Amino acid sequence: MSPSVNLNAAVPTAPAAASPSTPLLAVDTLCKHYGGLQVTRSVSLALQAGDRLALIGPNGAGKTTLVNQLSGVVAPSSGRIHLAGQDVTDLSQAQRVRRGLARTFQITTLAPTLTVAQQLALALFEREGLAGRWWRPLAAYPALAAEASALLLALGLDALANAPTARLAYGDQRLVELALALALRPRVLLLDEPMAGVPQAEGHRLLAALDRLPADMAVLLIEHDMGLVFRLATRIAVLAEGALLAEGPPEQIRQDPRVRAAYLGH
Ligand SMILES: Nc1ncnc2c1ncn2[C@@H]1O[C@H](COP(=O)(O)OP(=O)(O)OP(=O)(O)O)[C@@H](O)[C@H]1O
Repeated sequence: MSPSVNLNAAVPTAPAAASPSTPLLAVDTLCKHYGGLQVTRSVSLALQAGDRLALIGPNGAGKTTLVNQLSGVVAPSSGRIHLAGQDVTDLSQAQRVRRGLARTFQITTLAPTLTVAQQLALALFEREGLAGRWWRPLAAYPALAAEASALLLALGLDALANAPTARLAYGDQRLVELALALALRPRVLLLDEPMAGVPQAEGHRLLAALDRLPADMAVLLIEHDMGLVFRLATRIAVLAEGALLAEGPPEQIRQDPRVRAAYLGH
């Protein structure tokens, strides 16, 4: 990543909430069950601007299901979700994106034949409500073209702009996914295991980008890699069997005997 370009400048986030004390994301007693299986049990969380909250927990604890409810993939059974003070519980994924919530997925969701620049152009068109003009070159929109260039440069993807995504190393594909989410200018970014499956040798640009996400963005990160969790997180929330077992600063969570017993080990 070029030291002269930073993500704070390349990704201006959407305007902040009306009141600075209103959380950017507030989750209130969220519950989800599938028949008799309780997957989310009365989870409440709040994220402020600048928060880096890692959601950890054993396999099957309900992390992905929780994030799926936040992004609108899965409807909660009960409870409410607020984005910057607005109730979004009944809104679609696209409507939540327009209100400032973006996510990356655990599984690569890129179109393999499109180039990095084309994928980014589609995301920018979508954000600007220009999706019907996808056939026009991005160059027809100079401000968007400049934004795309700045984002690619800031992420260290500029040299790969014209490469089809299928030809990229896996770590770079995950970085493109992050670029697409950032192109939506989220206030709240949900990251589902961003480094999963990325070989160490391919991960440095992605890791640098995660370290340098815009300072005023609220980030919720699902991650199994405790090295990454303790590197990035300002707070950690631990899920066990669908319920919030503990939440707090990393050192407090590291010392929590219940967390050690449930997940971290010794
Ligand atoms: N659509 C569904 N129907 C029924 N059960 C489901 C459904 N989706 C998830 N579950 C169940 O909910 C539980 C939580 O799954 P989830 O994938 O959210 O856990 P997780 O913490 O993300 O796990 P991992 O760390 O392995 O990704 C599991 O028991 C899973 O089988």
